[in-house]
Amino acid sequence: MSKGKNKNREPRGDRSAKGSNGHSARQNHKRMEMKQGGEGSKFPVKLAMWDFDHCDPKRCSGKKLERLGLIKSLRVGQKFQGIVVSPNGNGVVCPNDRAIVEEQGASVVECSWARLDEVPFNKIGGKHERLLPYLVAANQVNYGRPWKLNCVEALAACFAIVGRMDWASELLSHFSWGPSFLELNSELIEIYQKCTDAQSVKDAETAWLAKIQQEVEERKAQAKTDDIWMTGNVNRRDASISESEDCSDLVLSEEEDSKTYRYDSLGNIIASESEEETQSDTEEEELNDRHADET
Ligand SMILES: C[S@@+](CC[C@H](N)C(=O)[O-])C[C@H]1O[C@@H](n2cnc3c(N)ncnc32)[C@H](O)[C@@H]1O
Repeated sequence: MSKGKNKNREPRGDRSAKGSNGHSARQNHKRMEMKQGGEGSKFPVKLAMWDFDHCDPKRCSGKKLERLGLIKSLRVGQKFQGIVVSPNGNGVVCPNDRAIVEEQGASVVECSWARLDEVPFNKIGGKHERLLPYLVAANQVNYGRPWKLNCVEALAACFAIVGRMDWASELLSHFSWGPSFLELNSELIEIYQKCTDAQSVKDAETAWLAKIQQEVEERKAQAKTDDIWMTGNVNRRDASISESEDCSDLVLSEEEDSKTYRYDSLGNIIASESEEETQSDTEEEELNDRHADET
């Protein structure tokens, strides 16, 4: 039986459960789905993608969304009214995009990152093409990599930034690693959600990048300090002690430890005058001994 013939039939269940518009609850639910996610969509808002078949269908998140009936494929030449999350975007997704997302949905470009130059960006897209700000991938292929998200992460990121965490979570729930995307980026997502326009998201991104850069510098400096504590101060090490010797040999005597040293510009210890005298006395004695041996 065709869909059309079935269109105005009441469901077999409770015929008395009709809404104020005279349709059954089930019919009204179906009408809401069609209004929001588009015909046949199982998602509350329209999801779409241009699929260039670059990826392994088993690993491709866009294809999986399609198999689940959550996303619609668009042809080259077709434009999309909602937010187009795209490497070709100008400006980033921001909370001010919420109304567009809620009314028109979101789309992505399913292609390989390595083959972006083959994508005819002039024949796809729409009025609201956007980049995503700094976020880190949690998928198994690119785990930990910033910016290069897969399609489901990109859509979820768009929903999360505009404050639709419910849609972000729902979409990601179809992937075993999915929920970890929101966990991994939770702090940053909260920061972006507090922004307004694209510029404020860019500013938040810049501040975040400066913060993580500073943390990297601090960790490097800390690692250097830890290294010195681990190996001991090389300037104080007795040159006669080899690397392979037991660490307990590096413990300095109290007398040695209380000495103050002077260093040259290369960090070598400069022998004190008394030490120089002792050294030359020893050299003289050695020479005398050798002379005595020879004679
Ligand atoms: C290049 S495809 C790779 C898809 C991958 N093969 C998969 O399994 O989903 C990822 C798409 O997500 C969107 N996307 C991901 N990260 C993005 C970012 N930082 N800015 C803009 N769009 C992004 C774009 O639509 C992009 O084309």
